[in-house]
Amino acid sequence: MADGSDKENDGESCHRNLPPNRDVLAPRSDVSCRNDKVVFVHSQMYIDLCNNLAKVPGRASAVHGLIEAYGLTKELSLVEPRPATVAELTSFHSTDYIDHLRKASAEEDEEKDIDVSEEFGLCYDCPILPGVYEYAAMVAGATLTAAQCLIDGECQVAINWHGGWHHAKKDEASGFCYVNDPVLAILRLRERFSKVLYIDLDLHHGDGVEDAFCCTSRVMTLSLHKFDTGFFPGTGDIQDTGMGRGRYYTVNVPLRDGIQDSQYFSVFNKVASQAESCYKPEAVVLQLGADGMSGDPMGCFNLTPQGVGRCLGQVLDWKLPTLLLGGGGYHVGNTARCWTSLTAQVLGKSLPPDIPEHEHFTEYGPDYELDISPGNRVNHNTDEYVEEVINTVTENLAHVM
Ligand SMILES: O=C(CCc1ccccc1NC(=O)c1cccc(C(F)(F)F)c1)NO
Ligand SMILES: [Zn+2]
Repeated sequence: MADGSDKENDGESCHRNLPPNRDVLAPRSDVSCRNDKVVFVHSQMYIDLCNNLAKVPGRASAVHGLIEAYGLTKELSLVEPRPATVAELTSFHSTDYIDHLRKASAEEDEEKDIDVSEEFGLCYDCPILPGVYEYAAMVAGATLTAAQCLIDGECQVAINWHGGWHHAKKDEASGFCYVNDPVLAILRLRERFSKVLYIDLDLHHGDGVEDAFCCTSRVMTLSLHKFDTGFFPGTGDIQDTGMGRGRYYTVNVPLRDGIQDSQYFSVFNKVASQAESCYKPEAVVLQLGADGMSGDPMGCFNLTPQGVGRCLGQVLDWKLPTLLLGGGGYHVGNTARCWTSLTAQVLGKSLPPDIPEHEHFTEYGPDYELDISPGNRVNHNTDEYVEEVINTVTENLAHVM
């Protein structure tokens, strides 16, 4: 959990300097978008940065390459990202951590020594690689650029597939996440919207985002994830429902290996519709990490883009300002398949089943098809288990007015 809120703060957030709540501004209806543009944050420099530093080298250009090969970029409103400023980064992260990240990142260039200081979580899973600060600042800036377009009513949906780094803590890198761009976006959205719903569909629990907002009712976090002994990050059990003013505004849906589209959507549909109807958010941030896809080297869930697409469709039907972010996803081709399918869905476009010829075509062998066939891993989510999870979440959400 971020450090205790400052005295005059009414416990609304666990952050320093969260701007005052501006409910007095016009009600959310006036933020209805001026047109149905879909903002897509993109630049070649951004792709190059993400390609070299993300934990899956080359994934960024494969994702963009497939979206472009299907002709979707000309339907999108491309917006160039700019790096987040230190002030923006420290709206959540500690100054010490950001200073350390900046210095260590630069140092690495000159001294070529490997910085294994455990301090700030900068070691094994989150090594200090040359340029890591510039990468993290650009990813955060891209997500903030998308959030700003929603605030300005430029669009109703804004997309940054190279964001979604949900594990980073206020003063600690974690799970290869250096800066928590979803948290920064939610803080920015909170300057305009009084209630923000964060939904995390990555295979892993969105612990960094949950921690940041666990004691405020102004942000509800809903995470569906694998929860099992020894599985990273180890948090996100069903009884973790938030604290203080935030009690019941943290929703965790712990799942077991092998879940497939129909059961996953059935859980999502019930929990998300209850969350939306009792919380009545004014904006949504949706993290769509693709490491739950069948065929991912994580090898846990049996999802396909169709299953996650039904969850996305339910969120889009709420017609709220919605920010879409990426996250995990370690099978490059399947991650590109997933996020391309979801981008087309947002645009209302259907795509031909065969992967178009393009630079990364070979990633899609041997079938060269857009669809991912559901795996046949044993499903450990019995109907009884799922029913019990839904009932517990329903009881908890009954406390949310
Ligand atoms: O995906 C994550 C983080 C996964 C993670 C947590 C803690 C330490 C390392 C990682 N990253 C991986 O496990 C990882 C990174 C790159 C590629 C792979 C692969 F083996 F699945 F391909 C796995 N969060 O949504
Ligand atoms: Zn993940």
